[in-house]
Amino acid sequence: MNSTSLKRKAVQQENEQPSKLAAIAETDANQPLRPSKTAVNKLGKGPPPATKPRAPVLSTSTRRIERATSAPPKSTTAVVRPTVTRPTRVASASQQDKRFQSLQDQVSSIEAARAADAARLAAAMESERTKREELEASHQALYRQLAAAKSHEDSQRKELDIASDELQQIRRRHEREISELEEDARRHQRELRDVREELRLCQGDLDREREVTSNLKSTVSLQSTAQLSLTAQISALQADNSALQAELQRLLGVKSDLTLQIETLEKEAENLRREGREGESMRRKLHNMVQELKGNIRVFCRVRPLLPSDVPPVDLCRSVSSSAGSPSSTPSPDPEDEAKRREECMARIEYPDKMDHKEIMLSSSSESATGQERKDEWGFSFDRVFEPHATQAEVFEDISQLAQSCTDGYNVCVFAYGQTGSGKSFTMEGGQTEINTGMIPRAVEQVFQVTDELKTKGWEYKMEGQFLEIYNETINDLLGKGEFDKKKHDIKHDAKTGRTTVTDVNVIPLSSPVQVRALLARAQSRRTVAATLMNERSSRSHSVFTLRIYGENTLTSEVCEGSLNLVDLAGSERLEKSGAAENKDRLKETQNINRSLSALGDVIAALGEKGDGKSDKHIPYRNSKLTYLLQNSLSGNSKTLMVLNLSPLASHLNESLCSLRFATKVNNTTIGTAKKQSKTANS
Ligand SMILES: Nc1ncnc2c1ncn2[C@@H]1O[C@H](COP(=O)(O)OP(=O)(O)OP(=O)(O)O)[C@@H](O)[C@H]1O
Repeated sequence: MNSTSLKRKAVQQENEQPSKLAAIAETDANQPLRPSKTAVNKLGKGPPPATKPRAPVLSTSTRRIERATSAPPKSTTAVVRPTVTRPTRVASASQQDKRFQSLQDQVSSIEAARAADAARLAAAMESERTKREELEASHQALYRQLAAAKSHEDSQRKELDIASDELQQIRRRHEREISELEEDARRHQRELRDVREELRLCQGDLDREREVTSNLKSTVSLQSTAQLSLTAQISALQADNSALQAELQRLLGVKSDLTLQIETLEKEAENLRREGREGESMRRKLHNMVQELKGNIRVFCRVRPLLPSDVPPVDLCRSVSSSAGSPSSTPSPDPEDEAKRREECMARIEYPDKMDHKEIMLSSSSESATGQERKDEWGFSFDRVFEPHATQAEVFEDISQLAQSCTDGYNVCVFAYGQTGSGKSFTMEGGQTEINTGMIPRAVEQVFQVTDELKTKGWEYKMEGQFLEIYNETINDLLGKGEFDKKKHDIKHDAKTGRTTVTDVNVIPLSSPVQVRALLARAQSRRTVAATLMNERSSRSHSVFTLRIYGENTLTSEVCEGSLNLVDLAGSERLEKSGAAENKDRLKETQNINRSLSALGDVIAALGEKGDGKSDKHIPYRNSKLTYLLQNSLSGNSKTLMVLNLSPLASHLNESLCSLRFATKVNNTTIGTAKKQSKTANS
């Protein structure tokens, strides 16, 4: 029960107490004076009423009689009452008197009892009143005690609350402390577990260490034995060491000598490098001197390999052999037969000079009119002869020296001469693969490479290119637009600068070999190509690629200007061989080609005569567009290389001999000394 309910009960008791007492008082005052059981019971604990009959067990009538005899009736009412008794019962008047007497006795006893009860009641009421007063007094005292107890209880409750709060706080603190302690305990347990684990591991380690130690001990004992022998060895080695120390000292002395030598050698190497640089310029001078001594017109001869298309098909051979009597059968790819057929196709060409590769020998055998076998031999000598297996790179190796000359300020002219299908275009422009790259792209690449290298020596170069074609004595710009150039182009020579220009042609500044390759491909597709019997893709025009180089040395103020002309001449075959006689256009083409080629021969011959001392000799440059265009590159001031291309076929032997004779004529010509076109910028 809480404090509030306790309070409430106290107040209730307080209020109820006086009302109960009042009720008792009220009840007593209004109580009829009857000898009732209830009244006695309500008064409480007094003794049982004396008036109540507590007679021995008798019949009712007996008791009534006893009372009626002991005392007369006190009231008249009671006396009157027998007179009203019905007449039927008069017969027994004595009985009735007795009965009346008993009744009177009873009434008197009742009244006596009532009087005794009233006296007792008054006494009881008095005592009750006294008791009530006492109770009230005690109630008041109790009430005061209760109030005091209540205030005491309140203060105690407050104290209890405070104590309870404190207790709560203490409990919480204790709970916290307990949880902390528990946590500590858990941590300690964990630590303990860890320590135990560590201990276990340490124990394991210790066991192992013990084992190792015991092993080591046994090893040590073994080592001790070994040590003894090692000690002996050490003393031997120490002896060696002291010998080596002495050797080291000696070597250190040698080293310092060598260091001195190295320094001297480095100085010498530096001197050599300087001399190398000087040697480079000397080499260039000597290179040009060699070129000059070789003569400024040189001839290379190159024989192309036999092509599969050169060998007649098997059927043709079979038909030839079947005409000789053998039955026709399906062709068999017999390698021996193939080799034989190839040999039959080939002209007899030999290369006697295995050292310098300068000679070529052609031969043929025929039957004379008298039936004797006649063997003809023709030997020729050139600056270099390339056999069929020679690669493009090998051919270029010798040409590269010339290509380099143009960066030194020379006019260089390389032209490929030969009959149709002899390999001129292949030599100059090249085939499809990288390995077959021709002279023109290789020369251009080299020029770019050399100009790049010369940058370190102060040279800066500008390059430009043009690509022309001379077809039927008309100039066509291969770098122009459209299928065929309709413009009329004139060739102009500047006597002062020695520069040749062609009007209205595209001169493209060149910046990289890649760009030049793209230009060449463009030009190639525009070349006039027509079919002849000699070559299914026969070039019927001369093509001239010109690379001009302008160089300036920023360190020495030297300037130079050179040009590289790479000419792919049209086929040199005769009319009847080319099959052009039946075709008017082809005829005209062939005539023009031959005219220009013989004009080239005439120019070279005239230059040769001039070189031989006939200084007033007229050089017929104007006889063809080709010679006129190449005037400055063929004159005595320039370096010229003719690459004679030969077909290996026996059927082309006569054409080959014609070409070889023409080339020999050129080779025997001396056309003066090449001149470098260089000067200082100010001059
Ligand atoms: N050295 C070589 N190695 C391999 N194939 C070659 C070689 N020389 C020429 N050929 C091949 O021979 C064929 C004819 O060569 P090319 O077209 O160069 O002759 P050409 O003399 O230029 O003829 P044209 O005067 O008609 O232009 C080509 O298929 C070419 O690839």
